[in-house]
Amino acid sequence: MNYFNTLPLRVQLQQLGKCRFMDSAEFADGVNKLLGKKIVIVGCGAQGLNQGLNMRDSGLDISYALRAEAIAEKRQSWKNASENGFNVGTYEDLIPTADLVLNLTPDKQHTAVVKQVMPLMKQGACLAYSHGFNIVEEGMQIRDDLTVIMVAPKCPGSEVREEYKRGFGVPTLIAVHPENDPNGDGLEIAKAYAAGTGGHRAGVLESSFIAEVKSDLMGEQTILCGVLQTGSILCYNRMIEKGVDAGYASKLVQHGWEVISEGLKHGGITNMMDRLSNPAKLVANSLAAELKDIMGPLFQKHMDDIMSGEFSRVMMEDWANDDINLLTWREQTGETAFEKSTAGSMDISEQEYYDNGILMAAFLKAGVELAFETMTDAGIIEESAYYESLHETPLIANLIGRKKLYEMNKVISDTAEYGCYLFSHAAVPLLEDFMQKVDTDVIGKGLQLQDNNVDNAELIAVNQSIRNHPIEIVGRRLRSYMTAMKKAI
Ligand SMILES: NC(=O)C1=CN([C@@H]2O[C@H](COP(=O)(O)OP(=O)(O)OC[C@H]3O[C@@H](n4cnc5c(N)ncnc54)[C@H](OP(=O)(O)O)[C@@H]3O)[C@@H](O)[C@H]2O)C=CC1
Ligand SMILES: CC[C@](O)(C(C)=O)C(=O)O
Ligand SMILES: [Mg+2]
Ligand SMILES: [Mg+2]
Repeated sequence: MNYFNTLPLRVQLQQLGKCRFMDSAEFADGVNKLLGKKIVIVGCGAQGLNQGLNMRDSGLDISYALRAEAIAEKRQSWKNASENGFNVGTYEDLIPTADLVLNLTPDKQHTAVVKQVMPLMKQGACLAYSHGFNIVEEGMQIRDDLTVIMVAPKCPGSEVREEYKRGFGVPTLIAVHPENDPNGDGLEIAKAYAAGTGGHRAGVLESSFIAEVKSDLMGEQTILCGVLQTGSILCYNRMIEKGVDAGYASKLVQHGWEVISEGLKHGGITNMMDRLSNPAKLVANSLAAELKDIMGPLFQKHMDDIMSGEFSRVMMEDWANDDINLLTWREQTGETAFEKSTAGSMDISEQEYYDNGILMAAFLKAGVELAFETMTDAGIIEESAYYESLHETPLIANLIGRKKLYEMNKVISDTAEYGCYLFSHAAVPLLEDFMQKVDTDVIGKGLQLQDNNVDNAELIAVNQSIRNHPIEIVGRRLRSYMTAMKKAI
């Protein structure tokens, strides 16, 4: 049963709005609360392996409980754990002595995994998630004596590790399930767990299972994965129709997202748009406005379906139907012209990605702003909406840079992959007429103007509207905290 839908509106609103940016002083105890405790991670995939590596490097005692078949068949999860020198065992071997069990298996498996793990857990232990779908959307009931917490990195697993190795971390949401905090120390455990992953160095939001689930689903379906997939397919196809060299088009799209969104990472939408020439900025701004008009209702539909539980109901139907939609969409994505293309060996300078990728900058601006606006309209707090849109976009773009859409969809969770396909299957046809009007001046070849003259008044008005968008205001503040914390290390 959908837990969120069982709550009175008053509690729904209070939980959705729960979001407090924690002070770094609150992490002064680091991992102490978990030192000497037995931590067992169930599953050794994208999050499981990388969180475990970080936590072990932070001095914690980590082992992996895998299903017996995975051990017997020496599956990838077994290789991940044992080749990295971790102790690996079955649930029966490891769960009964665990103080903290991290359930880092795919969301689809959570009910089955928790039903197997829970009876083995010792009295008073703690169960942790990195995404609250099982609790919020499936209403999983956890034994009364167990504490239930969430530590959700706002980032793919691979980057959780990379940032830690750089001496930093990734922004993280932590929460305690209000139904399961029997000893009143859930928050202390979650803080120590977040410190173990390095998340406290980048910024931690004390939030709720509900706010995490509703915002995470929205971010991944729309800007983070859905818009990047949609934009990749459309931009590549249009360049081919317009006679742009296929190798160039492939490279521009594959690497353009990460290069252009690097501008977002450093200085938000303002900086990304400032990297364009003045005439290109005005063009990108008006393309973004058109994209927002066209895609706005689709963003709202995704948010509404996530809030009502319709999205999770339909996805769970697919789970029960052997993932037929997920697998069909995955195969179709592999067959798209962009995915089958090969990037050319030509050099494309950083500036050229901006100059010839004006439409990609417009997709990023439209997608980030729409995701932020739609989430905050639905009651998600601005800080959380910022992490789920602008902050995480460059991290996902890096995955496309590595191995196109395949890599992105492999590294993200199955839940995110399903939502990404759902969005892009609706968005690609929706943007068909818009794409017919765009030419190589905005994607592929650049404006190629003789001079960069613009009207001052128009430029000032556009600059002001970009800089004063609420995501830019909260973004400037959050990025300043991150810089401050980085220096403190
Ligand atoms: N992917 C990401 O970057 C992010 C994920 N999350 C959340 O983290 C959690 C883990 O996701 P993710 O890391 O993507 O998961 P993965 O798909 O990478 O997890 C694979 C692991 O789960 C195990 N597993 C699969 N099915 C079962 C099962 N039925 N019983 C027991 N173990 C099973 C696999 O073992 P085996 O070898 O036995 O198949 C493998 O070890 C999810 O809640 C997700 O929403 C949160 C933020 C980002
Ligand atoms: C963006 C997708 C994600 O939510 C994530 C990497 O944060 C996921 O579920 O994989
Ligand atoms: Mg996420
Ligand atoms: Mg997710």
